[in-house]
Amino acid sequence: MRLAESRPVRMLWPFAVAAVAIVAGYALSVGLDGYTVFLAVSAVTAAIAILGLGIVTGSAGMIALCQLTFAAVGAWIVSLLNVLEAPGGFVVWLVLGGLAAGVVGVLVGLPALRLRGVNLAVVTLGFAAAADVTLVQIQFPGSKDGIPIARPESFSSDRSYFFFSIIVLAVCALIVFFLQRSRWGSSWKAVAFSERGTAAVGQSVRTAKLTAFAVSAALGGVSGGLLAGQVQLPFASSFTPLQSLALYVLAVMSGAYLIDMAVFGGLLWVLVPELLKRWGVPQDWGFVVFGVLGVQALTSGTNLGQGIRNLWWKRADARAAAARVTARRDGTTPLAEEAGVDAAPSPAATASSPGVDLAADRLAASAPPALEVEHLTVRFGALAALDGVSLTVPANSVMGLIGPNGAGKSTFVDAIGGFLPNAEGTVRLGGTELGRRSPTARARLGLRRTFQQDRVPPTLTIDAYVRFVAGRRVSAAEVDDVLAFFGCPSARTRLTGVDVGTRRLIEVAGNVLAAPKLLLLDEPAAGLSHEEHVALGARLAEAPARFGMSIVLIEHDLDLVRSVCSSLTVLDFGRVLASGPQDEVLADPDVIKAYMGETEML
Ligand SMILES: Nc1ncnc2c1ncn2[C@@H]1O[C@H](COP(=O)(O)OP(=O)(O)OP(=O)(O)O)[C@@H](O)[C@H]1O
Repeated sequence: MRLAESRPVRMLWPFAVAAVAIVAGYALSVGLDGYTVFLAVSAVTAAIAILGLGIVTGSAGMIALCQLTFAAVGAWIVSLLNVLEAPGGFVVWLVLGGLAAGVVGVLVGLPALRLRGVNLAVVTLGFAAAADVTLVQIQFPGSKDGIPIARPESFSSDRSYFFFSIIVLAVCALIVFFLQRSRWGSSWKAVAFSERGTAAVGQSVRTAKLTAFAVSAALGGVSGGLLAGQVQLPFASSFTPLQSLALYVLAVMSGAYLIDMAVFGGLLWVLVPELLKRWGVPQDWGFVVFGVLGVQALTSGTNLGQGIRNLWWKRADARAAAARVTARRDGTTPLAEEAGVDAAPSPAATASSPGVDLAADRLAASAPPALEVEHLTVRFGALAALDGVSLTVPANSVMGLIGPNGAGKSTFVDAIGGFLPNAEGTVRLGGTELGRRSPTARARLGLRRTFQQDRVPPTLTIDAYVRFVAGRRVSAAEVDDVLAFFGCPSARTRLTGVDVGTRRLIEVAGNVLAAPKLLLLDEPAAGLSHEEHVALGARLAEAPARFGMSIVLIEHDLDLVRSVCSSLTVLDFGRVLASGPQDEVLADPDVIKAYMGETEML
């Protein structure tokens, strides 16, 4: 392992960067002229607000057009506590301002649980407009009497206040850095890509959205509080909906979920109007410039920060590939490493892995069936997609679920997974009746599923993704073991560069890491080559004993089904045509007739 990838270095480097930024901030606070210092504080406050926007829009993919309203909440609370001469001083007021804005963020985020896209944009913009009107009426506490906000004692001059604002920015950036790498951060990226995919791994979509709104708004509140300390008498004109819109455009254009780009956005926020002023152009034209940059970003489908990173990664990958070729020519690199794929270890080689112990324990117990389904019925209008389906999946087994197109296989997975609330019938997982439990609750009970469509968020690394899906603490060795078992690329790989077929394998690996009681696989081999089909089949056949779980495999490839499944259930027009040991089911004349139409094909 390279030094840069070791845990201490990975933990410490953000603090080192923050320390360097603080030292640079101090040098600038001493060296810059008074006017530039004022502008610099404005850039810092804007950067913190944009950092927050990066979470809600960049990471979690929701349109929020009221970031400066959250800033106004922070400024208002700081002004109020200043007038009340509340204990703790400015730093405490700033934190309280951020917390208050976070609470307001949760309230504004509530509609986001139901609304998406333009509708959510309209709601947040409407909120910004309403807050603007209210603010003009009620004004900031102390503004009518001209009571200036008391800055922190040691940072009362403009220069030292700039230094203080840099410290606040560094702290906010560190918090965002670690949040982005936490389960919350992964949940934001997951929910932006697929809400169903997020719920299916046991992560509440509601929590993911509301935490994104709360953290984003709290950062907005801190930014507003800081601005209040800068101007000392804040006014509503600093927090208009138009400015919120411009800030949103800057966040989208720069790629504000990347911390450096949020800082860059803050600089642009100040630089563009300042340059226009120097060139004798009205500063309001700055909004037009931001608008043009935003349109460019939206039409190109990427943003500045991501574009630069993609270019960098491409060149780094090319350099690494060239180095591997050279090493291979010199005879120093094994083939598997060259391909960037860890070779799957043989079962014998991995016999002492944690998964095997787990399996042995589970096998030893006389476990109830992994899944018992009785009279499961799902209707879409007049169509009964599932009509009284009953089946049992024994513990530690692989059951194949097959049937012609439209037979009801995916509907079965959706219904068992809790995605179809109108489903009737009884479903028991490991003896526990699931009743009306949500998909998230079912996933937490040990029911996992994969999807026919790609639900793997490309913005994560494989490591972050599989840990998120696992939903429990897993060691690096466990992650590497499961990835290697399914022939996936190494944990460090970014998912952006991974093809769809391999992403399906990674989805399977992540769900296996969750140690579920039952895993429903909906055509996991789609997009894989023939060799990969065969390899996946061998691993799935081994998985129950190795990981102590049961699998329901939906697959059209009968060779794969034959090689993996001990039992089969055949669906046709939403009914069970046959169910039992593989040989018996495949020899059933009704199955042959309905499923394939020709005896020879079975
Ligand atoms: N949301 C829906 N609304 C209405 N009809 C639906 C819906 N989802 C599925 N169906 C219908 O239910 C039936 C079963 O569909 P389902 O997708 O479960 O079949 P399947 O066996 O998974 O097919 P395939 O092998 O093509 O994936 C089909 O007739 C389908 O058109």
